[in-house]
Amino acid sequence: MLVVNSLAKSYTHDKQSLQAVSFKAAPGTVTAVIGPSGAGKTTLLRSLNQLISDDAGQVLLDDQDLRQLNKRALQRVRRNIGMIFQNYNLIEPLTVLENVLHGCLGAKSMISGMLSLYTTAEREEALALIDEMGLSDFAYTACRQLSGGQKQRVGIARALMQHPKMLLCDEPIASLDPKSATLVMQTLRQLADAKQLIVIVNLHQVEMARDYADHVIALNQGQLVFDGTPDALSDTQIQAIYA
Ligand SMILES: Nc1ncnc2c1ncn2[C@@H]1O[C@H](COP(=O)(O)OP(=O)(O)OP(=O)(O)O)[C@@H](O)[C@H]1O
Repeated sequence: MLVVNSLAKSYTHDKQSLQAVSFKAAPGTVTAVIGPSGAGKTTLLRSLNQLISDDAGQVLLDDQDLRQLNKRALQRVRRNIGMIFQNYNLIEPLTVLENVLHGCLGAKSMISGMLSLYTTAEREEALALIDEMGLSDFAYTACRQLSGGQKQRVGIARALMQHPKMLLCDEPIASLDPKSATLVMQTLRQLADAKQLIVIVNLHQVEMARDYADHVIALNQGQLVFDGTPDALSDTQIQAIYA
């Protein structure tokens, strides 16, 4: 379970990018974070795994407050948190398999990681995930030859190599055509259900939030202005969120 309590962040003294944001997200659910540009969506997502340090509040993942952990303990917990990025963050000249295997680097010794020494079990798991993402024909293809939708599914497979409890997805479909975007959202939905993941996804497309999320939170100028189910999100509320 993810429990966020009164999370606050200011990058500069004159402006709060997150103002006392609180919400909960359960395993097996997709939470969509919506709101206009500059509302604080990326700041919130990056605070959830402490990629940026926030100023106040709590981020409890299974009752453990990530804000209270020392560097080493935080690194351990981060292995349970997968990240999906708008621009995929793949190593383009490397193959799909190599990129997916990079997902287990955090759990390997420095030497094994540097020498890319992977076990047979890790390779088999990576190939199974590539298959699960519908990319088995591309396992040995360089990522630069893939479409955006395929690259994003490589990014998801790489995150799954970490055996995450939680997936943080920062605008994962912003660069994709509608068909690829739908496939990525369907994949995230299925993963939440099948693997009981906590999926948090920043979205610009309210329709996608309505179609795939269990829970929507909306930010405007760093404040939580909506927290509820997609059904409860009326057109009037959407207008107010984006006002
Ligand atoms: N490194 C930074 N230094 C100073 N201000 C920042 C920094 N990063 C973000 N901000 C400010 O914090 C606020 C929230 O930004 P954030 O990127 O979280 O919004 P967002 O909702 O993700 O926007 P977008 O949808 O455009 O990606 C904005 O006003 C932004 O200018």
